[in-house]
Amino acid sequence: MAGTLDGYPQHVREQVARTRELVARLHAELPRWGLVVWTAGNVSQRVVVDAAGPSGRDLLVIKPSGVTYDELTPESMVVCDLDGVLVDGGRAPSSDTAAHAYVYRNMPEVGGVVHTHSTYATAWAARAEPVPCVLTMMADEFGGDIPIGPFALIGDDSIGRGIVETLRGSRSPAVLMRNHGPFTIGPDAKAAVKAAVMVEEVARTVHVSRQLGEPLRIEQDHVDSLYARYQNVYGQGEGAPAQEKEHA
Ligand SMILES: O=C(CO)[C@@H](O)[C@H](O)COP(=O)(O)O
Repeated sequence: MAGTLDGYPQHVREQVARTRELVARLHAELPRWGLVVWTAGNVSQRVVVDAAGPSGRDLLVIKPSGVTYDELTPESMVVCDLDGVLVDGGRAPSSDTAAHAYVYRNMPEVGGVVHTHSTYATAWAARAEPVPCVLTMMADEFGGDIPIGPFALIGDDSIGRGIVETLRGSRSPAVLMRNHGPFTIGPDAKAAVKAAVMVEEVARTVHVSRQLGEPLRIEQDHVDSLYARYQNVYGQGEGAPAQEKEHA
């Protein structure tokens, strides 16, 4: 199985090379954070082509299917079009490529997608119960409950449709696909990896809390306020206090 980027201009091929490096590196984060066993999870990132390629459509970079994380290199990453068809790379793409591609086709704001089977998040998915927003970290990151998506078979558009139906219009960057596991999205692959780390962390904490009794929900106006602060002020971004001082 081999494809080619020959019809794409130099700047797109350079962008693909950088994305291959990034996506290979981010795959190593999945075992590092304890989110996967064996080969059971994948990361992709969109490559914006802006009509520069033969099809005029964006591409995505994802791992090859069934290859262990310590074997993954930038060169082994595969490039697909947004129908999930292989464009460049010598191996079969991840079995979740169609799901990732569907998300990119239907959510133009999404630049990264991650899937894992991390234990606690997947345990909630197996029970088809949304993780209730009972932690400030959840309000910050997810802006509310972490929703459940429908049951869907692997390999075609079904998972992608379920992700898009559930996350379109939601503040959550994570969906727990019923009986399967978490899929996360972000403006880029790093943000989607972060959401995958966070969803496992809060799924674990809320599960532990449940062993002690019923956790208390955070009131909606507090959820809104926490979400607004974290998304706009937290860290070193635009709204961070140090930067406000600089502009004063
Ligand atoms: O959910 C599944 C299969 O149940 C997949 O996510 C695999 O666990 C990883 O597949 P590849 O990315 O290696 O094809």
